[in-house]
Amino acid sequence: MQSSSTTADDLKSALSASRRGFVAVGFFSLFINLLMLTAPLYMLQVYDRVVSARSTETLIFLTAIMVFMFAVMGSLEWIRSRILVRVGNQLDSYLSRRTYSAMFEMGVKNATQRSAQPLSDLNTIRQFMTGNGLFAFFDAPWMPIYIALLFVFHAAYGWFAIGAAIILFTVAVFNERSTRKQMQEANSENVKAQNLANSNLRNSEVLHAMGMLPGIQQRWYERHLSFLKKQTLASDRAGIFSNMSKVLRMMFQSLILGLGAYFVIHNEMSPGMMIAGSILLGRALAPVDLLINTWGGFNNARSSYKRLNELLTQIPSSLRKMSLPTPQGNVALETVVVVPPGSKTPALRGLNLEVSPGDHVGIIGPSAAGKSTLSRALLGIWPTANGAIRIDGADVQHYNRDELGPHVGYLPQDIELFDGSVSENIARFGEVDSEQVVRAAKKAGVHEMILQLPEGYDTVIGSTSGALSGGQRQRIGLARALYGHPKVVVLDEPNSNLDDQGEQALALALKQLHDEQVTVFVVSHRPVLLRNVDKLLMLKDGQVQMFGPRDDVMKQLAQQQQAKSVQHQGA
Ligand SMILES: Nc1ncnc2c1ncn2[C@@H]1O[C@H](COP(=O)(O)OP(=O)(O)OP(=O)(O)O)[C@@H](O)[C@H]1O
Repeated sequence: MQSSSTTADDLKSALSASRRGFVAVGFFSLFINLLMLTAPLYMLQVYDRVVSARSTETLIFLTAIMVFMFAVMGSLEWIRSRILVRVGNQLDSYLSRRTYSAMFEMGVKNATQRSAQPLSDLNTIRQFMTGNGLFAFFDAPWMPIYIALLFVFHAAYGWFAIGAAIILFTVAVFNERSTRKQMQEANSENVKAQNLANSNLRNSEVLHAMGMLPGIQQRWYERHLSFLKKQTLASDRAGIFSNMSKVLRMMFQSLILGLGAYFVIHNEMSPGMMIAGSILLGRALAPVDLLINTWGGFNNARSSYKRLNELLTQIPSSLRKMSLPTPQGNVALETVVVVPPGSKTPALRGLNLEVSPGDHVGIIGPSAAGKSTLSRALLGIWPTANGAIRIDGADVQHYNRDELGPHVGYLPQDIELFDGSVSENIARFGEVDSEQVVRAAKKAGVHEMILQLPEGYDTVIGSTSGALSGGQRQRIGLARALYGHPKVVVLDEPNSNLDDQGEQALALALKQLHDEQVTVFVVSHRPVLLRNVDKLLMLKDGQVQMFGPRDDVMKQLAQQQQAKSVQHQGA
């Protein structure tokens, strides 16, 4: 679990923590750019000294120096790339776990925002930072130095370079202006299309069974087409500018050569300077060219940065709370109002009740009464909009999740098992304590069934399907809920997939929990599970309709039923 402090600007802080790496890259860029002068200087010397003096020794000497310089430059470039890759890894180590937990929390808070996009956004940022595109930003500051050198050759050369740079910068600015919006829109359409495809994949069996694929595919395809259209538009425009910049750069290099030739004819410049000037101009303009060509990547990284920043700002990393003592299982609801994430209407409206340690509470009520909402709220999965849910007097939101986790058990309606072995799933992906795993499995009445699996407790199961039936998954989910020594257990329709035998096993598990003084909330309508509960809570429209000892509530329900049937007969 992360324990870093709460800052809205985690992304910025992580980038500034990588500052040292960037400074090192800048330092290496300095020498690399100095060494870039090797080629023009070599040409200058070869043309002006070697050729005119016809000296082979000088040629060999100069060539040896030149080869050495290029070897040094190659090594420096290699080191610079390695540093950048490490800066990227450092950024990843600062942010990947933070991003993972923020993405996770966002998924819990808002089911419509469940997506692994933040991780790919972090990847995009890291890749851009370690890619060639970034060198444009490091090499650009050298442009004035190259131009200054051209002024040394001839003032006209200098002015020509300034003119060429201004023209190329103008192209770069036009490129940015005309592609930015389209690229951002294309990027966001692509994210939407991918999220849609992912969510469809999760429900592939339903789609297949009812032949829903064409309709659903069409929906995805429309999104995809919209992305493609916007990307095509942006790429077309970017293509114009990147080609224009490439052609202009080559043309400027030839033009400056022509200009040099003119000065050579009029004895204002040496032939060496003419050639070296052309190369220098190429070097000076290269970063602008690179900038235009990598602008797409820069834009993607910028969109990813914006999205990730939004997520990290919305979900600040939580400060570690003070550790609270192990709960004993007293649960109190104080005027609890819960609004499901993404909804505006409360699903629980002012619930007040208290449950003593070891009490078993059966939760009943019609559909949409708020039973599952209460299950989620009891464990602090969904926050209360008003009031509080207290476990042993402390607001459930005030516990550190990793500290409360081992003391609670939860079996949701949609049983979610994860990729891993049966024992890892039961042990909640912590350290597998075989004794405890077997104990939980036996308690859930699933030990024998697990032994029948091909690899027993080591059988690998998948998150969505795999070697298990619905009932088996539910019973393993129950074993997971009972793993360790939970003090509060919430079971939301734990028998929905169970046969008679499974139900009996569950009833037995509940009896054991009763003996162990574990507080249990069980959502169910099945008499076999409600037979031994201490209290019954009847919910309707998000409110308590009845709450009290099981027999009293049952009696009231029977009376109501009787009154209704009398009314019916009278009508
Ligand atoms: N994820 C959600 N987003 C928005 N509203 C929700 C969400 N989950 C539940 N609700 C709303 O909250 C209310 C209570 O739903 P809940 O699932 O708690 O009922 P329930 O009693 O468990 O129903 P059932 O027996 O059918 O499972 C419903 O009106 C439902 O529309």
